[in-house]
Formats: sequence, C-alpha cells, structure tokens
Amino acid sequence: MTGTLTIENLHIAARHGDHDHVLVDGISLTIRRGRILALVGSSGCGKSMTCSGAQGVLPPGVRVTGGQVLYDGRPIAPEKLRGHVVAAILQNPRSAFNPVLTMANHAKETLRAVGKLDSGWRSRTLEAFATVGLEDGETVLGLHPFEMSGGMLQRTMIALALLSDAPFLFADEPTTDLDLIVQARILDLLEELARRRNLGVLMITHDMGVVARLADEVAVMENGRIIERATTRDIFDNPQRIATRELVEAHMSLYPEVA
Ligand SMILES: Nc1ncnc2c1ncn2[C@@H]1O[C@H](COP(=O)(O)OP(=O)(O)OP(=O)(O)O)[C@@H](O)[C@H]1O
Repeated sequence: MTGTLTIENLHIAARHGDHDHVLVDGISLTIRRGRILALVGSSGCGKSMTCSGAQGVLPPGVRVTGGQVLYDGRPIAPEKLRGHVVAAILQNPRSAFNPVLTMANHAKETLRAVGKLDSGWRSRTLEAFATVGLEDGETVLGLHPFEMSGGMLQRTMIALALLSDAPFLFADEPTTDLDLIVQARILDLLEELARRRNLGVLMITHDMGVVARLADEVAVMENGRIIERATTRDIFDNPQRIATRELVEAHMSLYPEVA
C-alpha cells in the first residue's frame, strides 16, 4: 500500500429542507505515486465534489456523510491531508488568488499553512517558479493577480502547489479557462512534473483529449458513482459502459486522428 492515497466509500450530500440530496454515492478510488488517474464524467456527475470532499473543503450546506481517506493504508484526517499530503490546483486561477495580495504573499501563506515558512521561503519560491517556467521570478513575486495572464497564474498555482512537497496532486480542470496553446503547455508541464517528482495525480476533467494525452488510468463517473475504471488504452479501445462509450465517441467525432 506504500505510495497510495485511497478514497474509500466516500458519500457526500447536500441538505435540502428536511432531507439529504445525495451528490456522491460511495466513491472508492486509489491514486498511486507516479501515476496519473483521470476522473471523468458529464457535467454535474460529482467529480469536483469528490475532489473537494476528500480534502474536507465542501461548500456550505454540503457535507461528507460517509467514507474516509487512507494514506499508505492508514486513515488520515482532512486537515492533515490538505497541503501536506495533497496539493491542489483549481480550475479558475484568477478566482483562486486573493486579488489584493502579491505572489510573494501567496507563497508565504502557502508555506505558513503547511508549517514550512522560514527564512528560506524566497529562494524556495524562486526555485519553484523556475521549475514551472516562470522567468524573472523576482518580478513575479511582486505581482498581483490582475497583473498576470491566465497562463502565468496557472503556472504560479502549480509552483505554489509544489512548494508544499506534497506527494499527491489534485488538479480540477486545470486548463479549462486557458487558450489552446497555453492549455497544451500547462498539460505538458503537469505531466513532466508528475513523472519527475513521482507525484500521484488525480486529474479531474471532462475533456477526453486531456485524458488521452496524460492519464495512465481512467475512472468514469455517472450520477455520483464510479461506473467504470480501466487503463486509458482500454477506456478508448474497449469501453464497457454506455456513458464511457459516449464520452469516447464524442471525442473521436471531434478528433478522429487521435484514435
Ligand atoms: N454548493 C452546492 N450545494 C448543493 N449542491 C451543489 C453545490 N455545488 C454543486 N452542487 C451539485 O453537486 C452535484 C455535483 O457537482 P460537481 O461540481 O461535483 O460536478 P462535476 O462533475 O464536477 O461537474 P462539472 O464538470 O460541471 O464541474 C451537481 O448536481 C451540482 O448541481
């Protein structure tokens, strides 16, 4: 079980009046270091809730009603998981940053949250910026979010995620709001970092192109449940469930040359 993070039988519900509305219905997933697992499924099937619920950061009125997360086979509480074992990259980098703080402040906040803020913060941050291809890191440290492009912000978010040295990375639609060229660069960067740092990655996406490009394995969700799990090759070559086939066929009709 070494080098694994397991989401076990996760249930999430939203309170509506006097009853619970089930959003995630007993999801189990294992993410392995050095591997990229894509979590796919149609909009609203519960991908983001699974990712947020595993980290214990759900919106108001939504809560975990069952299940646990295991790190190397042992249960781990969300506050010990977040930042320490799992770093997260979110969908919209512009809304993920505090608009009034510089990147230096964000870096210090990130390090403080995981108890690693010390006098070496600046050099560690500059090193992380260089790793993600942010040139002139000294200048970046002084920038506010509104002074940066979407691609720069996403690179910075990845750099901040690396600062914690967490062995796992949850990336929730990390390229959705970026143009195609920047998307491709960010995906290449994520793949390279995952391989080089032996990260276990949970990549949430609705884009089968991203899956084909990056993922080792795929879990398909429908209505809050995992309905199929297989290697990426098998998902594309031999999809077992209708929802999986529809995702693959929709992708093939757009990009037949990727078959
Ligand atoms: N704050 C909330 N309160 C109650 N229900 C919510 C809340 N946010 C989302 N939901 C519901 O939870 C379900 C799962 O949403 P989730 O965001 O996990 O879907 P998703 O698969 O990530 O979709 P997408 O690909 O569109 O991001 C949806 O039915 C959604 O309407």
